[in-house]
Amino acid sequence: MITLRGLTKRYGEKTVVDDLTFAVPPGRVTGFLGPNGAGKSTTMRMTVGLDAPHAGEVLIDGKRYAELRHPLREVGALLEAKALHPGRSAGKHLLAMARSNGIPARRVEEALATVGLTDVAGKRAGQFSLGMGQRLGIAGALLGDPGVLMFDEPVNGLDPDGVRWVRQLMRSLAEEGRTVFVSSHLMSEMQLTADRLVVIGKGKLLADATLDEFIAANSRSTVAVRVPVPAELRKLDERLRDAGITTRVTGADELLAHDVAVGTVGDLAHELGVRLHGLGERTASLEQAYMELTASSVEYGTGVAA
Ligand SMILES: Nc1ncnc2c1ncn2[C@@H]1O[C@H](COP(=O)(O)OP(=O)(O)OP(=O)(O)O)[C@@H](O)[C@H]1O
Repeated sequence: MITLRGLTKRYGEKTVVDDLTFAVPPGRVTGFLGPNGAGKSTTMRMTVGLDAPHAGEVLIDGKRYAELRHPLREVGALLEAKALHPGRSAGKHLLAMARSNGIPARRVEEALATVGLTDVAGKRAGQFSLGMGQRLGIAGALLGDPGVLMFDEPVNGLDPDGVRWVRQLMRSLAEEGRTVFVSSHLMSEMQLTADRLVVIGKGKLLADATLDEFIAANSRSTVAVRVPVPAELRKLDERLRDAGITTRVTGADELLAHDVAVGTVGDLAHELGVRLHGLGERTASLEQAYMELTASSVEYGTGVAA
C-alpha cells in the first residue's frame, strides 16, 4: 500500500505537487494519469526518496522510504531517468543492486528470466535498445521481490509484443497481492491494464476511482457525424450550435455532438440537405473520459479548443 497525505512539492514559485492525498491499494493495478507536467514523475520520485516534499508525506506500507531497512525488498521502481552504468553488463548491474540491498544473487537470474533478458545478461547495458533498457529497468524493480511496485511509463519504447507483456506482468503482480502503481500516456493500454485510476492535473488530485466509475462519471453521450464536404460540415455545426447542442469539430470531415439523440442530428442534417458519410453513437472510452476531465488542466495546450 502506498499512502499519500497532503503531499506537496514546489519548484521555485511553482507548486508542482499540490496537497495530494490518496491511497494505492494492494492487489490492484492503479493507473496514474495526468497531462504532461502534471506532477506524476515528481510524485513517484518522492515516493522513493529521490525528491523531498515541502509538506505532507508519502508512506510505503506505513513507513517513509528513508525508514525502510532494505528499500528494494519493499518497493521496486522503474523511473523515467535510469542511472545505468553503460559499460556494465545487465547481469552485473543487477548483481550490484542486489549486493547493496541484501538481496540473494539468485534473484538476478530470476529477474532477468522474468523480463526475457537471460540471453543478453552479459551484454553491456549501454548497447541496449530502448525496449531492452525498459526491460532491464523492470528487472531492477522486481529484483528484491517487493510487495509494492511503481512504474513510470513502463511501455515507453516497447513494441506491441512488449506492451502486451507489460500488461500481463502488471496484472499478474497485482494478482499476487502486490501494490502496482503505473503511469502511462497510452489510454487504450490503461483501459486494459488498470483496475483503478488516480488522475492529477497541475499537481492536484482530479479523480481517484475505479476504472468503471471514472468512465461513467466523466463521459457524456456523444454522436459522431462524418460530413465529406467541409462547407457542409460547418453548416451542420452552426445549426447544431444554434439548437443549443455542444459540438466539437474533430477533423476535416468529422464533428462530435454531445448529449443529443442520434435521430435529432440526422433530422437536422436532412433539413439542411447535408450529405452524411457516417452517423453513430460513440461508446465512451477511457481516453474520452480522460480528455473531458483534464481539458482544463493541460499545462502546455496546443491552442486547439478542447
Ligand atoms: N528538477 C526540477 N526543477 C524544476 N522544475 C521541475 C523539476 N522537475 C520537474 N519540474 C517541473 O515540475 C512539473 C511536474 O513535472 P513532472 O515531471 O513531475 O510531471 P509529469 O506528470 O511526470 O509529466 P510527464 O507526463 O511529461 O512526464 C513540470 O512543470 C516540470 O517542469
